[in-house]
Amino acid sequence: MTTHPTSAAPRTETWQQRSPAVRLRRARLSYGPRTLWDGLDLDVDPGEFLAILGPNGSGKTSLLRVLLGLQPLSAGTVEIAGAPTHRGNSRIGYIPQQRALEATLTLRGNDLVGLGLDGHHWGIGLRQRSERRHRVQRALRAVGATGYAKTPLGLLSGGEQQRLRVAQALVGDPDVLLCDEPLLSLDISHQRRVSRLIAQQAAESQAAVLFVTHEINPVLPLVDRVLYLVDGRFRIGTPDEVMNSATLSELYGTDVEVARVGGRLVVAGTEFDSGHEHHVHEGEQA
Ligand SMILES: Nc1ncnc2c1ncn2[C@@H]1O[C@H](COP(=O)(O)OP(=O)(O)OP(=O)(O)O)[C@@H](O)[C@H]1O
Repeated sequence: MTTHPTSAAPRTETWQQRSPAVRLRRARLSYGPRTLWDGLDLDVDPGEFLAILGPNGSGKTSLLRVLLGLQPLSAGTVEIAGAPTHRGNSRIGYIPQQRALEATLTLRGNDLVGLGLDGHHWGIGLRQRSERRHRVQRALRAVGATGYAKTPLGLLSGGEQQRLRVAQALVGDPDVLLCDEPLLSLDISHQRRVSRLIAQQAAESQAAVLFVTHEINPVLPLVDRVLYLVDGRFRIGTPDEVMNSATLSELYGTDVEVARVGGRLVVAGTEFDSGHEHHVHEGEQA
């Protein structure tokens, strides 16, 4: 291991100077004969917001599972903050795809959020316990969940549960934030609140955000680059470079029209089902 002359500098400064937050090289993922993606070279910098788009089954969630160390690559390498990734990586905050929690679940919100700190090294002294409590409270406040933090999770609505998952992902101050359609089931005001929180985490803590979504418009102003996966092919670039008729037509292998309407993207192509369109939702504000 290299020794650094500025050993007093925070740990994060050291790796951020050296490495991207996420690095994939010649990455391939196949399940049996089916290859989801191949030759994927991707660096995501600290503080960068990357949207991951693509139709159902194109391998977006699988990519997050690779980064989480839950799914080995078929070829190539993956690093998080300059080191090979592994299960239970405390540098990663993860907001999973929305699933309703068991109606009988008696765990409470503040316990769920506290679990987000369990991969971290906490002492058992009073001061550490109080710091831990303070962090959990702060995360609950940030998502507006203080009022129901002591209610059993099984009694909460899908949107309330989702806000707690966001707090759980943020509480450990992660270097990489993996978000799998985190806005589903949230109303417009909480979509905005959660998007803002995620962007804030990227800006203040220099966390890299990888944000899987079918709906780019709610996050379009926050997005630095897009990774668009379709049927084994992909494109990486700024929203303007990727989200245009020529690029998406080539990627889908069929005519796709992309238009900007009032600052939002509308994507229309004959092969799309509704899940693949970046719809303009009524009542959504810019
Ligand atoms: N462990 C596995 N073994 C075999 N096939 C798998 C496995 N995990 C996922 N798949 C398949 O790989 C494909 C990609 O799945 P993935 O969940 O990554 O897609 P996605 O792009 O996130 O889709 P969606 O938009 O529907 O969430 C799917 O066809 C899925 O059935």
